[in-house]
Amino acid sequence: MQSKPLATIVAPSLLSCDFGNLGAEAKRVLDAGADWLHVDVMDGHFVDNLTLGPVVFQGLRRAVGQQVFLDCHFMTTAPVFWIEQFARVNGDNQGPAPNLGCTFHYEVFGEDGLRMALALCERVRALRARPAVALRPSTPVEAVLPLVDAAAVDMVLIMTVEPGHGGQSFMPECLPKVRFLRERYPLLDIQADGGIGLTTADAAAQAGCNVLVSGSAVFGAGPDAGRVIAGLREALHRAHDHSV
Ligand SMILES: O=C(CO)[C@@H](O)[C@H](O)COP(=O)(O)O
Repeated sequence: MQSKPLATIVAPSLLSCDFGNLGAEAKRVLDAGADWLHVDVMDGHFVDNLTLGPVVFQGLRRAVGQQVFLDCHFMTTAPVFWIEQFARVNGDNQGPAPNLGCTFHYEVFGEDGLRMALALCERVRALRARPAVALRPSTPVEAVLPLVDAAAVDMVLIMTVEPGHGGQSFMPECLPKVRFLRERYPLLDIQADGGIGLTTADAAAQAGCNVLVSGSAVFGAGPDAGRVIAGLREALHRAHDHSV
């Protein structure tokens, strides 16, 4: 017996927006129906790209206000350090639930990975944020099961492209990981990120994702962003409305 329905969430990735107008772009997709904003934090080491640090993130938070959930995906070799910095500038959240998501990559931790990941999740909760773990396409899904079983994370992000850049092609070969997780965890938030648009959303949603990140499909649609967001949400509803 399920105790709550699975949330269906569409999270535009700001990586594909016009960074010169970051606050306005963020507000534009929120007005167009986005549930969360996906913030790609890249350090030039874990991936060969560099995006924003705490200063720009603070500006984004001020632009959108404290109510909006900022789903930060830390593609960084030092997530412990950067998560502290981002949480520090996130501002005073008076709301009943966290307004900050902190997704780190399991791959950054070496031999003692599980212990370090558990400690980071505990710290994220102490910061009143929501911990999640991400996997590159080549990382086996089994790596994160102890974190889910321990309820250390609220979400698993299955990358459906190699992390680093927007506008890449969706990798359907990553979906067996989603199916495996959904069969095991009916109520876990499972996020897909990379190459998600109106032609690929059904595959990700049917495999079991209930959170879709989409960058170029949403921002590339210009004034039609709302139509794309609505289409992504419909794919989620088609897959999940009758499954819980
Ligand atoms: O994290 C990443 C890439 O590393 C993603 O968030 C992409 O930015 C999504 O962009 P599209 O693939 O949807 O264009």
